[in-house]
Amino acid sequence: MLSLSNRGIKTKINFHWATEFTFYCRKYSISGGSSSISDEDNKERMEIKMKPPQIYVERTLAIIKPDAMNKAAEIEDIILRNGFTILQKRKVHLSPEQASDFYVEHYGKMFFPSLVAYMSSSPITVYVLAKDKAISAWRELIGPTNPFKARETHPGCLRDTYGKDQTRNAVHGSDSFISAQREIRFMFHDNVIEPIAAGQECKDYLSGEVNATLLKGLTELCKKKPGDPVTWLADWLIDNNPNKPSVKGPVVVEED
Ligand SMILES: Nc1ncnc2c1ncn2[C@@H]1O[C@H](COP(=O)(O)OP(=O)(O)OP(=O)(O)O)[C@@H](O)[C@H]1O
Repeated sequence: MLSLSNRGIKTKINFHWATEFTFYCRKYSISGGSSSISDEDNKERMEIKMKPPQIYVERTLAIIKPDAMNKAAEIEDIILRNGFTILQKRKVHLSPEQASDFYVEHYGKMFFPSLVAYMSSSPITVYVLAKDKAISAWRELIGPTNPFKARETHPGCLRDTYGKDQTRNAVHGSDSFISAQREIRFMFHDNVIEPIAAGQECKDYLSGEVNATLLKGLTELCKKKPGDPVTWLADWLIDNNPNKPSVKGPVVVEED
């Protein structure tokens, strides 16, 4: 009798830019018996399941509220230093109706009228920010709703630094993926989220045309660790572009 026991070993290799691929390898120990291992066993033994690589980009809506507009440049600097990309930016002055619609989930609460009055009192700046796990990362950076509480529990967060009170708390951040979608559409009517964030067509295009080359480039980048990784990778991609013409050398222009 031949008995196989298996132990699942999961090795995760994380690449920069939130690109990851996961190998599941199975390790077998063979005990007793002398019969030969069947093809089926062999196949199972050699099995390597590989998840296709994925690139995650999450977006969130950020607002610099009226009380912090005089610190907008400073806050924008903090946004960038924390690794967010600013995809879109607008300065808007909400009407009371627009402010009510934006905060409709709080309709009926005691603070609703003062919130609406405050948010429509003067211009605000709205941003679409992108980053891996952008929604939670931005919420973490802004801190709790109440700046006084923020001061105690999250010292140094944006609401601690720039907030004045529970209503005038300097900044806003979407609290979930659904809210982010709604709020981005609310502030940027031309924003198309689906094909970029989650469209199957986009995933197929990336896995068919881009990922294999990009992953090879990232692997080389990790080996070489150049001082300017972005320029190095750009040059590598140009040199290793599978679509580049095979005819090299200067272009000959035929004269009439
Ligand atoms: N108890 C309160 N008193 C006064 N204003 C409040 C109170 N609670 C919330 N607010 C105001 O309403 C906004 C929305 O409240 P919410 O509970 O959604 O907090 P939040 O998600 O931390 O803030 P935001 O939605 O602005 O990011 C707060 O940012 C604040 O300006």
